[in-house]
Amino acid sequence: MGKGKLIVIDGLDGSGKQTQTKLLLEALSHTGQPVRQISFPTYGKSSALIELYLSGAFGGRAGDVNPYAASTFFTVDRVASYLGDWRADYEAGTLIVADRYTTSNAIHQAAKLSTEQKRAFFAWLDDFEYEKVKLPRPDAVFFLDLPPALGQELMARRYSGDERKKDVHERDLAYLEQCYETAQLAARELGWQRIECSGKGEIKSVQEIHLELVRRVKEICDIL
Ligand SMILES: Cc1cn([C@H]2C[C@H](O)[C@@H](COP(=O)(O)OP(=O)(O)O)O2)c(=O)[nH]c1=O
Repeated sequence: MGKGKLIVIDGLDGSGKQTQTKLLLEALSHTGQPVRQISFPTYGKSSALIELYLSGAFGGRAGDVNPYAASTFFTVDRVASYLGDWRADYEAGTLIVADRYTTSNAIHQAAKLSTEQKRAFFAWLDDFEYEKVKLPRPDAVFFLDLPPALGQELMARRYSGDERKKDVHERDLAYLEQCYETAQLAARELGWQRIECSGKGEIKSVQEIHLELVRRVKEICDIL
């Protein structure tokens, strides 16, 4: 049985991942190739610890929870989803598009560490999630590059200005700046493809970003 492909779309909160993943799925679904979307966290039974962490039950700031510990909450959720949901499709050859994946730990958890510690964390994360836990390794990772100040604009629209709806990551702009810097390092060192989502201080249009994403996906899969 041939294995499918796994494409990951990641980025900061408010970078438009959900919209872009949906549009990419639509474009891919016209090709006749079996495709499906997955999203993390799953917010199902396996995400109980994630929900406690994000709601502030373990501390009101992201940094209150050790990055290695917090990462494992998300890894467990991914394993449950892989084994219980999409492994069969992946192994049967389906093209899977993931809205966030292990890459989100590289952005949001490594952000809590110094630069040298980030590099050690990336190596640990790669070994833990792909080699030890044996989650599938992505064929490509696309990082939607939108500075947090601009991402905040999109988030404000999503939450209609209600700060209480934000989780412990989203409500801390200084932490999101750290995430952004960490994502730049990860993109460079882990071979992610950066998709510029803004230019001259303005967010690019949804369609412009979509077309760029499709162009890059075409380069790695010959189905579009
Ligand atoms: C999937 C994943 C997410 N995260 C973080 C990124 C986000 O700040 C947060 C919640 O994910 P998010 O996709 O923003 O969920 P929501 O649907 O509630 O907007 O979890 C990690 O730290 N590690 C992970 O592996």
